[in-house]
Amino acid sequence: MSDSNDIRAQADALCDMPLKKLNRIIKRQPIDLEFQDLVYSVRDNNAKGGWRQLLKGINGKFHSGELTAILGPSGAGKTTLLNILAGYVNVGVKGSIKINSKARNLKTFNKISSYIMQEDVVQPRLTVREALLVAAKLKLGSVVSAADKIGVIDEVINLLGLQKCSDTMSEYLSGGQRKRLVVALELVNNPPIIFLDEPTSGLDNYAIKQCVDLLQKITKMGRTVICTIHQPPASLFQTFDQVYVIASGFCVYSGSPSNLVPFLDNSGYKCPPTYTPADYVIELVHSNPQTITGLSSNIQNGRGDVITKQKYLAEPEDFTEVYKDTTVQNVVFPTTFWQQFSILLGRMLLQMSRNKSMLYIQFFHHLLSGLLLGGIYFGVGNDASQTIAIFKYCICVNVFFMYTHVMAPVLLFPLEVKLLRREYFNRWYSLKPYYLALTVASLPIMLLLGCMFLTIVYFISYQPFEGVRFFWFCAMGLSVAVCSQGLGYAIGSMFSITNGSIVGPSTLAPLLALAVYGMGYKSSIEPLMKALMSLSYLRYGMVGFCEAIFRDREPLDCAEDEVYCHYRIPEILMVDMGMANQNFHAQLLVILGFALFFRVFAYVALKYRLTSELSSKIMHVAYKVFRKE
Ligand SMILES: Nc1ncnc2c1ncn2[C@@H]1O[C@H](COP(=O)(O)OP(=O)(O)OP(=O)(O)O)[C@@H](O)[C@H]1O
Repeated sequence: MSDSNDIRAQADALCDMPLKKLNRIIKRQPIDLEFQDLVYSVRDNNAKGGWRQLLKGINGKFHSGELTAILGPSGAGKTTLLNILAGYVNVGVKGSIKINSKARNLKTFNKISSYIMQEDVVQPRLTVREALLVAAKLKLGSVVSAADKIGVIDEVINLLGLQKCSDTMSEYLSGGQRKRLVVALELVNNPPIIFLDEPTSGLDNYAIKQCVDLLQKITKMGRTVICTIHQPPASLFQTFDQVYVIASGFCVYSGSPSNLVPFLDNSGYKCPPTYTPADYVIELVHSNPQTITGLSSNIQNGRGDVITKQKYLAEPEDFTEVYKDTTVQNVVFPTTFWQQFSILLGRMLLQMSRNKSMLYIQFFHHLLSGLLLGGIYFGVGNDASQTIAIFKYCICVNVFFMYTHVMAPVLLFPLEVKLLRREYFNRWYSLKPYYLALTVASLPIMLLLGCMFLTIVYFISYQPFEGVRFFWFCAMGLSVAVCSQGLGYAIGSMFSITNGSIVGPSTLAPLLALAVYGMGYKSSIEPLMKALMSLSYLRYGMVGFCEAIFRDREPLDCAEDEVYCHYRIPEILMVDMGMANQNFHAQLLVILGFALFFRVFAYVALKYRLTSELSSKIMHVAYKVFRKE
């Protein structure tokens, strides 16, 4: 209730507010977007020829200074069309897309357009103002002074009616506020063309009106705003400048909202007075698919606009002007690699420090696990009758680092990928500095808590008071942690949380089995198994921990009443466990090699996941290769 009052109050304030131009923001050229004979096909084994056309030769023109709504029944192809127009999907697309009558140059277009996807995820532990500041730093670069960046943020906050929640953490924003924040984040660099996929989904009618009013305001500053919308409320339908209706991949109407009813009338379909035109056309094409062909041919599949008024605020200029814009000209990103790295690292560390529950959970997990493990193996360190127990203790320490650091990114990273997708596609930063910042940001907590755990288990279990031995024991533990985290990121980059939570443990189980395979069988391990074992980084961890604890040890203490202490000399155990003559430093180096491999693999997987063009291209090539075979 209070939330809806809040929305209402903000909306009233917004209506009273004079329309502000984003005066401090770099001026951009107006953009007209035109597409002709757009066909998009996807692989479908059930379809004729093995391909299914999702868009069937559609045409259209969206103007600057106009708010265009793409309407249609569910599954009509609205998101598909928006993905293609925004440049998010390119492979499998035929036809032409023009910007101000010139063929679209995707690289330049990506720099000047913004795509707000349906998932309106935001950085949870930043206030609205902080989130905007990060966006401004990344998107405006050092060309714009710090004072002007603050000015831009204030203007955007006012424009989008976010004043009252400007100091609220993003995770506590209402659905409508979150959507406005996502729009605000993309507005800071004043993109001349903005795509929004279902910006009104999940909002009540009042919030939808507020959202559409906002889009109108943005549009009237000369931008081209194109959004998909499921079924606009009757009161809002007329507020769009242009509606573009698609059904089953065909365009069945393109033009001003007021002309939809006469168009349907002329095509032989009378809109009953009890219906809104949008509801009627959607129901018509849904209930009677034959109408699609007739309507589509009457509108020439989008070629014949039915527009009564054309009210551009600014005449679109030649697209070559856009290249003269200093922020676009030959600049890949407005900020350098290291600027991006430091801004992103700062954002990650700030959010981590605010995630108190996560910090407490991690702290107590390490503390309690250390006390438990230390307690189980209390005082075994120099006891010759407990050499096997010390060996099991090494396995436990290895397993602790493996599970702790693999499973956390497997479960958490997929959420981060959703956030990353929008920012990366809208060219806030490149993936390399992001990935480096991600790696560096996780290190302090990992190293600190890892050392705490290792100290507890080392000393409670009475391992030798030798600085060098303790150092190598810690080095091995932290290396296994870094390596496991890399594996976790690799899995988290490739799979959703659901799939990752299955893939993670199913990857770890064989790795663990291979790590301990053959222990107690001396040299009787088959060559194939030896080769497989060499693929398990945990095996190197196992050997490394045993080496750190057992190598160059004085004979262990044997109880006076003990007649024979078989493993008094730990090297005998190492021989029995198939770990004789191993080099500790070699184990450490191999683990670090695995860590590097997993990190690079995770980076490539992430790039593949984020770049739909790259993934589609690979799928296309793979399909062609297999088809030939
Ligand atoms: N990559 C793909 N492979 C196969 N089919 C796809 C692919 N992408 C989309 N489709 C199919 O294309 C059709 C159009 O999908 P799209 O998401 O564009 O619909 P939409 O109009 O946005 O629907 P909604 O309003 O429900 O979001 C759907 O039937 C969908 O299943």
